[in-house]
Amino acid sequence: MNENVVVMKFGGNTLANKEKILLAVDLIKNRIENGKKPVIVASANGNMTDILLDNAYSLSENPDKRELDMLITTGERISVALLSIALRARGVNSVSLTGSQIGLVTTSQHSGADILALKSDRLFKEIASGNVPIVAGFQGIGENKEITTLKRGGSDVSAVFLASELGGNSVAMIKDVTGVYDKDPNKHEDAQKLDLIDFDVMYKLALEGANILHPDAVKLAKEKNVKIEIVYYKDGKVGTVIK
Ligand SMILES: Nc1ncnc2c1ncn2[C@@H]1O[C@H](COP(=O)(O)OP(=O)(O)O)[C@@H](O)[C@H]1O
Ligand SMILES: N[C@@H](CC(=O)OP(=O)(O)O)C(=O)O
Repeated sequence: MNENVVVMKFGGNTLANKEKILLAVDLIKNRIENGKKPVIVASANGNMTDILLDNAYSLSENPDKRELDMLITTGERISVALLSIALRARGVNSVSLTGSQIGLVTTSQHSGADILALKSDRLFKEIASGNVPIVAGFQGIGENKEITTLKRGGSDVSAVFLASELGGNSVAMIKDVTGVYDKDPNKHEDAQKLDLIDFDVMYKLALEGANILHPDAVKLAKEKNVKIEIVYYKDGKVGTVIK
């Protein structure tokens, strides 16, 4: 446990092109300059996961689940490698890592696995040696040593789990919206931003379709008492705190 560790999760919409990756670099550098030790969880760029799934279903009506997980975990792998390349070019020591490399052990179920444990000290070693770990969200390694994925949108769950294991007890969810609103602000002009909400209210909103956070991530955050901050990707401002 390290109080200075801060888990920052970048969603797919916040890493979708070069400009957005460079904004992510700025937010990460800013945390380091403030004495924090960021641990990054990244999702696949834009709708990459859907594109990969479409490719698979164009070849088979019923693709093998193991092969599907092998395929769709590559989306996150691209994101973490590109982000780490961008960081290293700007003077930040970073290392991209897959779910299996950090020992994120899950149930053996493909496409919908549950996280069981973080069974390796790789992340702690990287942090101690001064590297910013850039971890592929949404994926792990099953108890049977096969690559697994969580439910769709599961990078939020990866991030909350890592925050509870690594310390700091808070997670910054970097999003393409300025906070949680009472309804989707991209669909309703009169949506009102909520500055502070409790886990139960957020869980209900998420279940009702507010896809800004995965309901399982909110549930896990409540169980582990991990505070969630919704941070706008352009300016790094905290728009909503969930605790
Ligand atoms: N109540 C809400 N408050 C804020 N955003 C919402 C809400 N309901 C739906 N959204 C949508 O959630 C999106 C962010 O979630 P998502 O794209 O899944 O994030 P990420 O890819 O970062 O995990 C926003 O672009 C917004 O349109
Ligand atoms: N890329 C995965 C996992 C994920 O969590 O994505 P996002 O953080 O963009 O919701 C998906 O599309 O399901």
